[in-house]
Amino acid sequence: MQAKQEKYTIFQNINWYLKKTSKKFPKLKYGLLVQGITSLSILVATSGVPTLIIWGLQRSFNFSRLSVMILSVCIGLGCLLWGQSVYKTWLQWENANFRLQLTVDDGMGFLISPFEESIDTEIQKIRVTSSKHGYEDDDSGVDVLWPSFVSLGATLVSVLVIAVATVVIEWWSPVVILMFSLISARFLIKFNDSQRLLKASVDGTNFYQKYLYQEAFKLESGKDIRMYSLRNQYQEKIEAAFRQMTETQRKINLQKIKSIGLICLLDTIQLFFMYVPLIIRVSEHSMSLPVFTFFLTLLGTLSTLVRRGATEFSKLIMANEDVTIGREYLDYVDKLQKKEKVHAGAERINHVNEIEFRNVSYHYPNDEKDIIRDISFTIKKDASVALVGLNGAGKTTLISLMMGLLKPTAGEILINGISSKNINMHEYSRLFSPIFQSGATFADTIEKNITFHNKSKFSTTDVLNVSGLASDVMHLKNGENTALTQYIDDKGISLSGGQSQKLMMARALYKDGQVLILDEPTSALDPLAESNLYRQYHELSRNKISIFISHRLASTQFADVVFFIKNGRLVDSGTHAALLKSNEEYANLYHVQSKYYVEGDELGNGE
Ligand SMILES: Nc1ncnc2c1ncn2[C@@H]1O[C@H](COP(=O)(O)OP(=O)(O)OP(=O)(O)O)[C@@H](O)[C@H]1O
Repeated sequence: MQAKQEKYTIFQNINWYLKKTSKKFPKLKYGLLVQGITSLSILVATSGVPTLIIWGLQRSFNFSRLSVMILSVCIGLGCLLWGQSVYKTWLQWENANFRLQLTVDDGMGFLISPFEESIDTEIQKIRVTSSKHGYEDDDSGVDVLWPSFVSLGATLVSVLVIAVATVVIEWWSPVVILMFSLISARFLIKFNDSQRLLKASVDGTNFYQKYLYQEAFKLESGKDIRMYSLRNQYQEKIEAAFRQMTETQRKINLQKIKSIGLICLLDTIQLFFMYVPLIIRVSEHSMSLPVFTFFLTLLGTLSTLVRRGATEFSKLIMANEDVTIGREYLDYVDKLQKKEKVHAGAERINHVNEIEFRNVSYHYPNDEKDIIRDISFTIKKDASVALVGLNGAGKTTLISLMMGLLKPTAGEILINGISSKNINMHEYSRLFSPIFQSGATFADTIEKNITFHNKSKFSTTDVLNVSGLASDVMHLKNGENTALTQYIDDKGISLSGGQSQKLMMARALYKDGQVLILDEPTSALDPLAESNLYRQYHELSRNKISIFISHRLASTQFADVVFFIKNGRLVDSGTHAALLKSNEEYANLYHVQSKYYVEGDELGNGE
């Protein structure tokens, strides 16, 4: 992702907006034209009516004819105003739909971005900040950009027309209005800058607040929060964030009040300088009453329009800043989508004959320390590998690299001799059937949690049988169609830890990937289920490469080869029996663990 945020001009952002809306919301582009025409028509009608009345009265016009004329103009004006309001409402509605579309794109960005980015806090912060400024709220960013551009454009056209018309009659007053408006606009821009800084100062708090609500309040955290008395701490954190937000809002409001006061003062001075010369001219009879009325109406309108223009301009500048921040993540999503299309044509692999790690190193984003260090190995077809090492040695990281969830920061991973960089990522992930340490259950039926609507050579009954979940599912009233979790379906069920692990296994078996990856698959299984898994292991991994992580070293005897990982390095490899003989550290680990079973047995025998 780009390190430094791009600065976009208003026209660049408007261009981006029109391009983005051109497919799904094409009519939005007519906004400027429609509003320009209606504003001008309304302007002509509103300034025409009072003049028409004075003019008619002075000429002793036939009363009924004059009434009909004025009534017609008023009805026309009413229709125009109604049409303009309807159009404005429609514009806002379409624009809001577009804004919501961007939030969908944002979500899509999360789904298509590499896994690494979902654990990269820097990118997640950018995502939250982008959405907050650019497209999440209904009074900033994209919600304001186009409507205020349209409104400003229409206002400027009207201002120009009135300015020309009034300057012809008398130059002083319109020049006074324009001059004061420029001062107001300059002031508003400065005010916007400080508002923007104030808003940006709570970006970090906003991110933290999001974390508190989304992550810390997950169902899984509920038990710890209660059992470890975290309530007060959380309450303090939430209140501190809330205090900072309200304090900033207070400062923003205070600034607004001050700025409104200053603008009112400028308006008062402007009115004085604008009207006094006119009144003097009328009293000296150098200006006729209809011209005075016409001129006064126009000046009033000009003053209102210029003030509106200045407000729209300041809104536009703010919206432009916000959209620029919003685009930081949205542009990135666009790049991801383009990359996906390009990658669709990359190399495809149907059978995995060999997986090679060539001098692979890896460090996590935002952490320079290498977790995997210069690892090289080759795994051939049908091989079964056990990964062994202490907590934090790097086993899960290693298999995440193998599955393409993480990308090596140095070195290369090759499948059948082809660099993983050149393989279509979608196809690549189809090669692997992982059973994660804590896999996700989705709010859907048991069947969908296994199949995900995909086809397989196995049936769900097959895989439920092999994974050992079949008898539990059989006892449910709706069997495989029972919903998991109560998020969506009140009648949904929750699985125990071991049942979840069996479900993950059923899911992996159904997918029938070429490489079976088991990350501590027996940690939550009861002894019977664990023994069942070991019994079936050869059957499960037949014709596949299988990688097995387990802290129960006795299980490594099922593997053709054991990789012993220490501090991110592959320090030794061989069969379980060979390592027991040749590697003292490995042998120690095995004996420390097996000792308890032996001692326990002896204790049991002695009793
Ligand atoms: N998202 C992350 N960001 C930064 N560091 C991480 C991240 N995930 C893991 N690590 C670090 O990487 C190291 C290796 O973690 P990994 O999960 O690969 O170890 P492991 O061998 O599977 O451990 P265990 O046996 O406990 O499951 C740990 O020191 C951990 O702190």
